[in-house]
Amino acid sequence: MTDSKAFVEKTGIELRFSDTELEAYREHIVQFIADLVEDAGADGAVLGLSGGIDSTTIAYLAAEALGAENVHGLVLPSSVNPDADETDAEQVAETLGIEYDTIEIGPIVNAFVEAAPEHAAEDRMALGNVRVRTRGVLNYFVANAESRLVLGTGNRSEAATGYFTKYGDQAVDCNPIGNLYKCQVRQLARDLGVPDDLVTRTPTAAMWEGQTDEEEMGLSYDDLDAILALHVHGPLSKHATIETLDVPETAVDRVVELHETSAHKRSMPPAPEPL
Ligand SMILES: Nc1ncnc2c1ncn2[C@@H]1O[C@H](COP(=O)(O)OP(=O)(O)OC[C@H]2O[C@@H]([n+]3cccc(C(=O)O)c3)[C@H](O)[C@@H]2O)[C@@H](O)[C@H]1O
Ligand SMILES: Nc1ncnc2c1ncn2[C@@H]1O[C@H](COP(=O)(O)OP(=O)(O)OP(=O)(O)O)[C@@H](O)[C@H]1O
Ligand SMILES: [Mg+2]
Repeated sequence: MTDSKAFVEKTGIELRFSDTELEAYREHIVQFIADLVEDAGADGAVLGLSGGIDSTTIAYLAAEALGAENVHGLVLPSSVNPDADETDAEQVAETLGIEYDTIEIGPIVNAFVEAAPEHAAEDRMALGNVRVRTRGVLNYFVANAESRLVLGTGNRSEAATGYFTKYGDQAVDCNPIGNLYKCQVRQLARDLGVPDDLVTRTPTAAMWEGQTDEEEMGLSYDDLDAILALHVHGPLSKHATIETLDVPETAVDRVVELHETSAHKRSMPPAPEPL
């Protein structure tokens, strides 16, 4: 892929934030979280803490917006999560001084497997989605009980490709970084002071052992973000996108396919028109 300067020169599209834009976005998102919680009359927020870059960034933003005492983190590991992720998630909460609970979701997931063994045992995607949705149920259990809102951690790259579990990690009350591509989330995280090892960590949905986002999608986030910005959300044709980014045609086709087949995840469930 071309470097970011060449990218801007060729297209006029700026994917990476300038320092001024970064500060503006940071303030804008912090204010968004503060306003949303206040307008809802809620007593703060809850979020799932994975040790990954998205939830870590949201934790930092929420602590800034609401005060650490009004943020409740849930660390929800299962057997397929590396132990290091759990430790990192807890460390994020401790660094920020936010309340957190660590709850093993294995027994809950096992109850689903026992209830429907013919489906869950072999299908790693279906089972992975149960893990993700189980976390959503726990987030809302705590949010209901403590009059809090659930903060989502979805970013623009995931939303555009449907790279999330329907009614799982997307079952939230807001998406503060929902308009940022993954590369922009990394920029914001650095600006917030997130430790470098978390900023550069390989993104994973951790739905099964060894899963990584980039391997599953068949694309690097750098290419994905650029193809989205230029072609799917931007004005460039497929041909111009391939030329500008020096990516294979299959990469552009893949992103377009992911975008089109996931449209149902970005809208309310449809109903027939009234007669
Ligand atoms: N055209 C259509 N109109 C309406 N609904 C449609 C539909 N096609 C499928 N569906 C429904 O959608 C379901 C499939 O969607 P879903 O259940 O989400 O499952 P699916 O999209 O198959 O899998 C979730 C994907 O998101 C990734 N993920 C999940 C969670 C977290 C992260 C992460 O980055 O951390 C990534 C995961 O690795 C996987 O690639 C179908 O079972 C069906 O019920
Ligand atoms: N083990 C976990 N405990 C608590 N929440 C989790 C866990 N795993 C995932 N989640 C929640 O699901 C969200 C979606 O996962 P996703 O992998 O997209 O984000 P991330 O882990 O924060 O960052 P990355 O994409 O870089 O791995 C997380 O941000 C987090 O809120
Ligand atoms: Mg993750």
